[in-house]
Amino acid sequence: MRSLHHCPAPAKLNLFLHVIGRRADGYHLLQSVFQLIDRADTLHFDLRDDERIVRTTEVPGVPAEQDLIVRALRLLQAEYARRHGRLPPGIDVAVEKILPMGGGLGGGSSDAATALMAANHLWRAGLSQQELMELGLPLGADIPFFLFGETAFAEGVGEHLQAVQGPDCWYVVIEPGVAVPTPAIFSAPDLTRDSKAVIIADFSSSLISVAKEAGFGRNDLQDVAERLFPPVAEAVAWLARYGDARMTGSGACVFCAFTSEREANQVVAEVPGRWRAWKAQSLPRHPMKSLLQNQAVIE
Ligand SMILES: C[C@@](CO)(OP(=O)(O)O)[C@H](O)COP(=O)(O)OP(=O)(O)OC[C@H]1O[C@@H](n2ccc(N)nc2=O)[C@H](O)[C@@H]1O
Ligand SMILES: Nc1ncnc2c1ncn2[C@@H]1O[C@H](COP(=O)(O)OP(=O)(O)O)[C@@H](O)[C@H]1O
Repeated sequence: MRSLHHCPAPAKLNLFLHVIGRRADGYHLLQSVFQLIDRADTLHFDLRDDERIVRTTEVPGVPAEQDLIVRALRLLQAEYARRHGRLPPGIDVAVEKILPMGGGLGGGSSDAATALMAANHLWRAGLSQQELMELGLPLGADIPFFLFGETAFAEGVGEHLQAVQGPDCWYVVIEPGVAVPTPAIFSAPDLTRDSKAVIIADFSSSLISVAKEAGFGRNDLQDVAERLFPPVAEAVAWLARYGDARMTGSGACVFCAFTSEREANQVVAEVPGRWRAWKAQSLPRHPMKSLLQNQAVIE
């Protein structure tokens, strides 16, 4: 088996995101529910005859050497070499990107997680899910979640994950047209850093009945993002006419949940032309898991 084509790297939404403290190294301690949705980048992998990791497509603004996909594959290649005493073959990777960067949708982290799952399979490297999560964490706090691959209550900086039942619904997502750099949000002096820690029982019932009702909690990063990036505030204000509109992650994207696809379609049709907007359905499980199990992506 030399190729895995059409591998999805789905986006995530943070249904809520609370900042409850800070680690000694300055990283912020979070509590969040991560939800996968069915809007995705698409990756293609082909084994090479040499040992190089080569990105074969351009990603505007992201040189190949900095791409989380390339960095993740090199980490796994080195780990393989440590375990087996030789390097596995190199990989050509092609990326079709549709997820906006600096969107809070975790696109780069999801690309990296899909690459780790695909390469672990192609190389028969044999790392467990937990081992892949530990390998990916230093590259990005969202990577462990994508490898975990189920709706999750996340704690720490995102590395402590517990599966929860997410809502079965449709989301309308607005891209406000700005890229929000995560460091700018976390370094803001006025960021809320002392939200009270919650326990799962506090929010599980409101998640199950979410739909158009107000969801649980809030996004503590939103006030700062709205202040620094006014288009975020405008998109939240517009979408809030239809329900509980929130920002995901450190922004910039804004979302609102709906019970039916029809409602979501209606709202997307009304979004002002200055913003890109789309609907997406909640995904209970990462699509790579069943694809790899059924070997449906193998060509
Ligand atoms: C906020 C979240 C929520 O899902 O997502 P995104 O908006 O990126 O999707 C993540 O925790 C984003 O984590 P991660 O993707 O690792 O953040 P990076 O861009 O590497 O972090 C940039 C900088 O933000 C600060 N940072 C980041 C995460 C965190 N929990 N505390 C922090 O203080 C650190 O100073 C770090 O150097
Ligand atoms: N494959 C990749 N796709 C997107 N961004 C990447 C990738 N590799 C590295 N990056 C870097 O990560 C940054 C954050 O991108 P992304 O994960 O898409 O947004 P967010 O963390 O806001 O959800 C980008 O601005 C880019 O510099």
